Amino acid sequence: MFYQQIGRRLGRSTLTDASEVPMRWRFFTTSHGSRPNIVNKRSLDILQDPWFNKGTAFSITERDRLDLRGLLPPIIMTLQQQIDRFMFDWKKFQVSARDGPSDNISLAKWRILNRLHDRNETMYFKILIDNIEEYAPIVYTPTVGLVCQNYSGLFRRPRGMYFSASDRGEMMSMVYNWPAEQVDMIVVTDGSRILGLGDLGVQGIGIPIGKLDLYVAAAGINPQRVLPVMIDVGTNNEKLLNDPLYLGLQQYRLDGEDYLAVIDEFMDAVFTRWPNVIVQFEDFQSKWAFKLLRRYRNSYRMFNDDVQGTVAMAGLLGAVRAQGKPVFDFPKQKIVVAGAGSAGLGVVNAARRTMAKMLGHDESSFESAGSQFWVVDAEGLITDERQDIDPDAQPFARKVKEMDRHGLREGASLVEVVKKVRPDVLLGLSARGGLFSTEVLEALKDSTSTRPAIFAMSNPTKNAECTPEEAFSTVGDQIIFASGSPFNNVDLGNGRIGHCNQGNSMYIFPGVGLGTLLSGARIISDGMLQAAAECLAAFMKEEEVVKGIIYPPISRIRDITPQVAAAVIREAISEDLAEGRRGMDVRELKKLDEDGTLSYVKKNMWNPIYPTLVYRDE
Ligand SMILES: NC(=O)C1=CN([C@@H]2O[C@H](COP(=O)(O)OP(=O)(O)OC[C@H]3O[C@@H](n4cnc5c(N)ncnc54)[C@H](O)[C@@H]3O)[C@@H](O)[C@H]2O)C=CC1
Ligand SMILES: CC(=O)C(=O)O
Ligand SMILES: [Mg+2]
Repeated sequence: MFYQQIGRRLGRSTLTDASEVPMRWRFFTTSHGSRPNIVNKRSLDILQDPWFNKGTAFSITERDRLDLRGLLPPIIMTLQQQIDRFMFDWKKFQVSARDGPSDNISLAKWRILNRLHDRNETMYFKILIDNIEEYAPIVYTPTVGLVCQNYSGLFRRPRGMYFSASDRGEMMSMVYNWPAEQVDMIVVTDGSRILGLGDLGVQGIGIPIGKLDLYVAAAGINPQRVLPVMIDVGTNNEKLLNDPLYLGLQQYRLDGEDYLAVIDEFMDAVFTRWPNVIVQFEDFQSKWAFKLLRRYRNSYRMFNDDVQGTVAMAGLLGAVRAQGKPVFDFPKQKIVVAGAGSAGLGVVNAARRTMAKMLGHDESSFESAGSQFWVVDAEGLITDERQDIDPDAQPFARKVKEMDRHGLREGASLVEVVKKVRPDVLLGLSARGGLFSTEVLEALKDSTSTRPAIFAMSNPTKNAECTPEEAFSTVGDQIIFASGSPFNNVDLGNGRIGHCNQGNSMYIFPGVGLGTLLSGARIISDGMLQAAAECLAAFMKEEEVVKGIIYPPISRIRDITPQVAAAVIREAISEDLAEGRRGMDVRELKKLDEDGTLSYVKKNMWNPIYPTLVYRDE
């Protein structure tokens, strides 16, 4: 009877036994209503076993029975939906591969690396470390952005944990589904602002995975002790809400107290299981980024490198030196910032603090430092006339009366601001590709600086405010240029090179994590982040800086990161935040001089070497 039904669906009336049933239907006939398989595995072991793995098709009861809750994206799919997802990705790849755009080459490279990551972590990280210049743009920006945009299609084997709005009340037990007894580093996102690509919902998991790859490659954090986390509170991205193949919760984002309750529960769960863990918040939309930082930073070991302005700070100091001035001239720099989201405001906050420190560290220094910044957002120059101003932008709103004297007003356009201010630095954290148009760059030619600096910091590549070619060809050969995603240097002719620096937080966060871990600091202070930024700035030699090289090449990331970590440790000690850790209590830590601190750091970095394995029958 059953085979006859299938026969009818296949348009044949004579199908009578199982041998005639095509494979895809046989699966259905044998599994439907039959006895369950006994498995002697649970948790990740089952996901890694191709015989038993069903991926996103595990039901909620199975996920609970087999300790799988949190190890998969929240959606439950049927086999057919899984096949549709696979086929969609397959066809898209086929079509694009024929057309040959470079995006697909980088995605294909990502797939190859990802499969290696799933098979053999030691080999994966050895390859990544030894070829970081070639592979960082694949596992990190820009390709990671493309990976997140296509994640529902690319997803194969899960990596990391997923906590969703439907897991409220369950997180404390779910966290024990993660197999590692010790976790040192968590990178968490809620997917609400992935690079400059906006709300990508659950697909944002690619970012914590990519950042943690750099923690291992640059800082030597043990890959068995890192945990990428996605907190899925829904998405406001209409395309994803209507996409039948999307892997996340198809509901609008939680907001207000409901949202905070989920994040609170997550923080409570992970710090209960791993009290010494460090949590890096990543790519949270500006609406929540500062609020969450303020909420947790005094009670948990956490930070948010996106909004604490460190990497740009290091570049700003480098730019002063490249202009041939002493670094203490930094408080005289006129800085126009395009973008008043958490990244832009994070930079102006950090830069203002640094200027104030150089000027004397008192309230009046802080006040006067504020007048070095002009912040422009989508509505133009921010002044005290702005209606409903974001409280975090308020301290940087220019006084309209003062602006009048410069011929500027509330909402003045970026080009007007650049024309009137004639800044030393034009910094873009707007997520708007091409924002530094020819007109804006032309205006920068009148900068009062002999070497104006252009920071096109938005990621990924297509979101950069301008390309280095545009900057050098319009403003002139003498400029300093940095971008968030990698670009090639520019050939200026006659053997001269226009250096394109990569100004990316990857030079900071791995060292902050490693330094915090090895110092056992209770919390992560502004001073520790400032120490990291100053260490990065000082890393560059005078002869490099005069050539316009203000950030190291990525090939040196594993040299610079231990130094950043050592600077973080020493600052944690000086602020009395260090509590030491197993094998190095705080008294011993305090006895180390600079070199001793650096060798302590290096000794504690994981290296990709195969360990000898021994089997023991318990
Ligand atoms: N290079 C690096 O290490 C880092 C780069 N970023 C990048 O910074 C960018 C911004 O991040 P968030 O602040 O979180 O984003 P956001 O979306 O919160 O802020 C964007 C800001 O740009 C402004 N904006 C939009 N259009 C504009 C226009 N036409 N003119 C002037 N301003 C305009 C918006 O009003 C808003 O203030 C992202 O692309 C991100 O990838 C973030 C952190 C580190
Ligand atoms: C680099 C980075 O963290 C960002 O673009 O958000
Ligand atoms: Mg980020």
